[in-house]
Amino acid sequence: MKFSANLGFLWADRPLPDAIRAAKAVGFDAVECHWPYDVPAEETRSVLDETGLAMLGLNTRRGDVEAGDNGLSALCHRREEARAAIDEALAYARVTGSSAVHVMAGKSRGTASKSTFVDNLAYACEQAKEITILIEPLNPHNAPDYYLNSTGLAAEIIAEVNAPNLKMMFDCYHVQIIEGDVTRRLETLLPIIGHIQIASVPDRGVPDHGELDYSYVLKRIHELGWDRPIGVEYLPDEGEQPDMLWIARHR
Ligand SMILES: O=C(O)C(=O)[C@@H](O)CO
Ligand SMILES: [Mg+2]
Repeated sequence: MKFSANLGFLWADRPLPDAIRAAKAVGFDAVECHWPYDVPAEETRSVLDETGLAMLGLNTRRGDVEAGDNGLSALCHRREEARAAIDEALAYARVTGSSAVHVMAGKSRGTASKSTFVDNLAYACEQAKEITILIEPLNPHNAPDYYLNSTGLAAEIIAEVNAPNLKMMFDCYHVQIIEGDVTRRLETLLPIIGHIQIASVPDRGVPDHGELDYSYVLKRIHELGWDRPIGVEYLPDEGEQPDMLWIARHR
């Protein structure tokens, strides 16, 4: 199996270019990030070229995080901001050669709607047919009130938008907390999954302990024919290096 370092969590204390180099130094096959916008896209691109690593994904901005925003694209009265965030993310992805953009929905709080999310996703898909647009169900402990809160809703939205480049980010950590039945859901949703991420449950640590047995889950993913890198998106203890022995055992 191949693995992608999620630099939103791994080496998150370093500037993005250094984090990319660190991921290369320990042997990751690719990288992905959350919000890279502090670093000019050209600079990120040149470190990706230097290391030979591909950037698999980045997120749209969340809006006013201090005011509680966690994404914009499902929010009825934030259409312009949502589209500006999508445009910005797509532009960054184009310069860096990133294959996917995760469009963040935002919180419900009575102001989110499926039709708004569908419209904004259709817009994103149309703007960049060469880029995969991802939507990710998030669990209510880490993302309270997040609009996209189940794989069922994500599947409905993907069907409604009906664009070949709209897919689900299947984060095993979130799915286990939200609804469980992880391997069966992977099997049935596989045609609409664009990226898979992992972390232990419930502590979001190294994926070698907790409720989910990743030796089994990764074996099933492999048997299903998945050959793209799996996103390693866990929160390391301070100063902790990723457990590359664990990764080597699952290659
Ligand atoms: O929280 C996660 O899980 C993610 O993958 C992020 O992209 C959302 O912030
Ligand atoms: Mg995730």
